[in-house]
Amino acid sequence: MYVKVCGLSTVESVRTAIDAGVDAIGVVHAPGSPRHLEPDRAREVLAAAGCSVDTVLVVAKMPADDAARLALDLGVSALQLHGRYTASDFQSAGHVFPRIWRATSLAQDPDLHVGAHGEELLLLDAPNAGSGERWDVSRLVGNRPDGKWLLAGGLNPDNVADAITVAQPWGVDVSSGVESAPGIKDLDKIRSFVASARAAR
Ligand SMILES: O=C(O)c1ccccc1NCC(=O)[C@H](O)[C@H](O)COP(=O)(O)O
Repeated sequence: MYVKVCGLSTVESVRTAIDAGVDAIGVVHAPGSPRHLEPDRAREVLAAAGCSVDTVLVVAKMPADDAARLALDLGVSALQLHGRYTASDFQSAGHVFPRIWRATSLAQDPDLHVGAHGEELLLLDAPNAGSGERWDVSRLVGNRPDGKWLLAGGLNPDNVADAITVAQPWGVDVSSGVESAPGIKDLDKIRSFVASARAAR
Protein backbone atom coordinates (compact mmCIF):
# COMPACT_ATOMS: atom_id res chain seq x y z
CA MET A 1 0.00 0.00 0.00
CA TYR A 2 1.51 3.28 -1.20
CA VAL A 3 1.01 6.05 1.39
CA LYS A 4 1.23 9.79 0.68
CA VAL A 5 0.86 12.54 3.26
CA CYS A 6 0.00 15.84 1.66
CA GLY A 7 0.04 19.49 2.64
CA LEU A 8 3.23 19.33 4.69
CA SER A 9 4.63 22.71 5.58
CA THR A 10 7.39 22.10 8.13
CA VAL A 11 10.69 20.22 8.12
CA GLU A 12 9.63 18.46 11.32
CA SER A 13 6.47 17.06 9.73
CA VAL A 14 8.40 15.84 6.69
CA ARG A 15 10.91 14.05 8.91
CA THR A 16 8.12 12.51 10.96
CA ALA A 17 6.33 11.28 7.85
CA ILE A 18 9.50 9.73 6.47
CA ASP A 19 10.37 8.08 9.80
CA ALA A 20 6.82 6.70 9.89
CA GLY A 21 7.40 5.06 6.51
CA VAL A 22 5.52 7.12 3.93
CA ASP A 23 6.18 6.63 0.23
CA ALA A 24 5.46 10.23 -0.74
CA ILE A 25 5.06 13.68 0.70
CA GLY A 26 3.18 16.54 -0.92
CA VAL A 27 3.47 20.29 -0.75
CA VAL A 28 0.60 22.52 -1.85
CA HIS A 29 1.01 25.62 -3.99
CA ALA A 30 -2.55 26.93 -4.13
CA PRO A 31 -3.14 30.48 -2.88
CA GLY A 32 -6.07 30.52 -0.49
CA SER A 33 -5.35 27.05 0.88
CA PRO A 34 -4.30 26.89 4.56
CA ARG A 35 -1.45 24.70 3.28
CA HIS A 36 -0.24 27.03 0.54
CA LEU A 37 3.55 27.42 0.36
CA GLU A 38 5.41 29.98 -1.69
CA PRO A 39 8.20 28.42 -3.79
CA ASP A 40 11.06 29.38 -1.46
CA ARG A 41 9.33 27.84 1.53
CA ALA A 42 8.34 24.77 -0.51
CA ARG A 43 12.01 24.33 -1.44
CA GLU A 44 13.04 24.33 2.24
CA VAL A 45 10.37 21.80 3.17
CA LEU A 46 11.16 19.54 0.21
CA ALA A 47 14.86 19.61 1.03
CA ALA A 48 14.08 17.77 4.26
CA ALA A 49 12.82 14.81 2.21
CA GLY A 50 15.94 14.49 0.07
CA CYS A 51 15.62 11.58 -2.32
CA SER A 52 14.25 9.06 0.15
CA VAL A 53 10.59 9.31 -0.91
CA ASP A 54 8.56 10.69 -3.81
CA THR A 55 8.00 14.42 -3.52
CA VAL A 56 4.85 15.87 -5.08
CA LEU A 57 3.92 19.44 -5.96
CA VAL A 58 0.14 19.92 -5.74
CA VAL A 59 -1.50 22.77 -7.66
CA ALA A 60 -5.15 23.55 -8.28
CA LYS A 61 -5.87 26.57 -10.44
CA MET A 62 -2.41 27.51 -11.64
CA PRO A 63 -1.91 27.27 -15.42
CA ALA A 64 -0.59 23.79 -16.15
CA ASP A 65 2.48 25.02 -18.06
CA ASP A 66 3.48 27.31 -15.20
CA ALA A 67 2.95 24.46 -12.74
CA ALA A 68 5.17 22.18 -14.81
CA ARG A 69 7.93 24.78 -14.84
CA LEU A 70 7.62 25.23 -11.07
CA ALA A 71 7.81 21.45 -10.60
CA LEU A 72 11.03 21.38 -12.62
CA ASP A 73 12.44 24.31 -10.68
CA LEU A 74 11.62 22.73 -7.30
CA GLY A 75 13.01 19.36 -8.39
CA VAL A 76 10.00 17.35 -7.22
CA SER A 77 9.38 13.78 -8.35
CA ALA A 78 5.83 14.40 -9.56
CA LEU A 79 3.33 17.17 -10.29
CA GLN A 80 -0.28 16.69 -9.11
CA LEU A 81 -2.73 18.70 -11.23
CA HIS A 82 -5.73 18.88 -8.94
CA GLY A 83 -9.24 19.59 -10.19
CA ARG A 84 -10.49 20.99 -13.45
CA TYR A 85 -7.52 20.47 -15.74
CA THR A 86 -8.22 19.38 -19.32
CA ALA A 87 -6.55 16.67 -21.38
CA SER A 88 -4.83 19.46 -23.29
CA ASP A 89 -3.46 20.90 -20.00
CA PHE A 90 -1.96 17.51 -19.24
CA GLN A 91 -0.49 17.28 -22.70
CA SER A 92 1.19 20.66 -22.58
CA ALA A 93 2.46 20.22 -19.02
CA GLY A 94 3.81 16.81 -20.04
CA HIS A 95 6.06 18.47 -22.61
CA VAL A 96 7.76 20.32 -19.75
CA PHE A 97 7.63 17.84 -16.87
CA PRO A 98 7.48 14.04 -17.18
CA ARG A 99 5.62 12.67 -14.16
CA ILE A 100 2.13 14.10 -13.86
CA TRP A 101 -0.64 12.92 -11.55
CA ARG A 102 -4.35 13.60 -12.17
CA ALA A 103 -6.44 14.41 -9.08
CA THR A 104 -10.20 14.56 -9.46
CA SER A 105 -13.44 13.47 -7.81
CA LEU A 106 -16.35 11.29 -8.86
CA ALA A 107 -18.46 14.48 -8.79
CA GLN A 108 -16.60 15.57 -11.94
CA ASP A 109 -17.57 12.35 -13.68
CA PRO A 110 -13.95 11.61 -14.56
CA ASP A 111 -12.53 8.98 -16.85
CA LEU A 112 -11.41 6.34 -14.34
CA HIS A 113 -8.85 4.87 -16.73
CA VAL A 114 -5.41 5.59 -15.29
CA GLY A 115 -3.47 7.34 -18.03
CA ALA A 116 -6.54 8.73 -19.82
CA HIS A 117 -4.88 12.14 -19.93
CA GLY A 118 -1.36 10.79 -20.10
CA GLU A 119 -0.97 10.87 -16.35
CA GLU A 120 1.18 8.42 -14.42
CA LEU A 121 -1.26 8.11 -11.52
CA LEU A 122 -4.91 8.94 -10.73
CA LEU A 123 -6.04 10.32 -7.36
CA LEU A 124 -9.72 10.14 -6.42
CA ASP A 125 -10.63 12.78 -3.86
CA ALA A 126 -13.70 14.39 -2.33
CA PRO A 127 -15.21 17.24 -4.39
CA ASN A 128 -13.55 19.90 -2.20
CA ALA A 129 -9.82 19.22 -2.15
CA GLY A 130 -8.15 19.33 1.22
CA SER A 131 -11.48 19.79 3.02
CA GLY A 132 -11.37 16.59 5.03
CA GLU A 133 -14.85 15.75 3.77
CA ARG A 134 -15.66 12.09 3.42
CA TRP A 135 -17.33 10.59 0.38
CA ASP A 136 -18.98 7.27 -0.27
CA VAL A 137 -16.05 5.13 -1.37
CA SER A 138 -18.38 2.15 -1.84
CA ARG A 139 -19.39 3.87 -5.11
CA LEU A 140 -16.15 2.45 -6.46
CA VAL A 141 -17.10 -1.17 -5.86
CA GLY A 142 -17.40 -2.79 -9.28
CA ASN A 143 -16.13 0.43 -10.87
CA ARG A 144 -12.68 0.92 -9.45
CA PRO A 145 -9.71 2.01 -11.53
CA ASP A 146 -6.93 -0.41 -12.38
CA GLY A 147 -3.30 0.33 -11.79
CA LYS A 148 -1.76 3.20 -9.91
CA TRP A 149 -4.53 5.12 -8.17
CA LEU A 150 -4.80 6.76 -4.78
CA LEU A 151 -7.86 7.03 -2.58
CA ALA A 152 -8.17 10.39 -0.79
CA GLY A 153 -10.76 12.61 0.83
CA GLY A 154 -11.70 12.54 4.48
CA LEU A 155 -9.35 9.73 5.42
CA ASN A 156 -7.91 9.65 8.94
CA PRO A 157 -6.19 7.17 11.24
CA ASP A 158 -9.54 5.75 12.40
CA ASN A 159 -11.21 5.18 9.04
CA VAL A 160 -8.38 4.49 6.60
CA ALA A 161 -8.32 0.71 7.17
CA ASP A 162 -12.05 0.33 6.44
CA ALA A 163 -11.78 2.58 3.39
CA ILE A 164 -8.95 0.41 2.04
CA THR A 165 -10.94 -2.76 2.64
CA VAL A 166 -13.92 -1.38 0.71
CA ALA A 167 -12.20 0.46 -2.16
CA GLN A 168 -9.02 -1.66 -2.52
CA PRO A 169 -6.90 1.23 -3.79
CA TRP A 170 -3.29 1.00 -4.92
CA GLY A 171 -2.49 3.68 -2.34
CA VAL A 172 -3.93 6.36 -0.06
CA ASP A 173 -3.45 10.08 0.42
CA VAL A 174 -4.28 12.19 3.46
CA SER A 175 -4.06 15.79 4.57
CA SER A 176 -6.74 17.15 6.94
CA GLY A 177 -7.08 13.80 8.68
CA VAL A 178 -3.60 14.16 10.15
CA GLU A 179 -4.03 17.76 11.29
CA SER A 180 -4.95 19.41 14.58
CA ALA A 181 -6.22 22.51 12.73
CA PRO A 182 -6.31 23.47 9.03
CA GLY A 183 -2.72 23.50 7.80
CA ILE A 184 -1.22 22.31 11.10
CA LYS A 185 -0.02 18.73 10.95
CA ASP A 186 -0.27 16.55 14.09
CA LEU A 187 2.82 14.36 14.23
CA ASP A 188 1.17 11.56 16.22
CA LYS A 189 -1.71 11.43 13.73
CA ILE A 190 0.79 11.10 10.88
CA ARG A 191 2.43 8.12 12.63
CA SER A 192 -0.91 6.56 13.42
CA PHE A 193 -2.27 7.03 9.88
CA VAL A 194 0.74 5.40 8.27
CA ALA A 195 0.61 2.44 10.67
CA SER A 196 -3.13 1.91 10.07
CA ALA A 197 -2.79 2.14 6.30
CA ARG A 198 0.11 -0.28 6.28
CA ALA A 199 -1.78 -2.81 8.40
CA ALA A 200 -4.95 -2.69 6.29
CA ARG A 201 -5.98 -5.36 3.81
O1 LIG B 1 -4.88 20.64 0.71
C1 LIG B 1 -5.29 21.64 0.13
O2 LIG B 1 -5.61 22.66 0.75
C2 LIG B 1 -5.46 21.61 -1.35
C3 LIG B 1 -5.76 22.78 -2.00
C4 LIG B 1 -5.91 22.79 -3.37
C5 LIG B 1 -5.75 21.63 -4.10
C6 LIG B 1 -5.44 20.45 -3.45
C7 LIG B 1 -5.30 20.44 -2.08
N1 LIG B 1 -5.01 19.28 -1.43
C8 LIG B 1 -4.88 18.06 -2.13
C9 LIG B 1 -4.81 16.95 -1.22
O3 LIG B 1 -3.93 16.92 -0.43
C10 LIG B 1 -5.91 15.95 -1.19
O4 LIG B 1 -7.07 16.64 -1.45
C11 LIG B 1 -5.91 15.28 0.15
O5 LIG B 1 -5.13 14.17 0.13
C12 LIG B 1 -7.23 14.88 0.63
O6 LIG B 1 -7.57 15.85 1.45
P1 LIG B 1 -8.13 15.56 2.92
O7 LIG B 1 -9.56 15.20 2.74
O8 LIG B 1 -7.92 16.85 3.58
O9 LIG B 1 -7.33 14.45 3.54
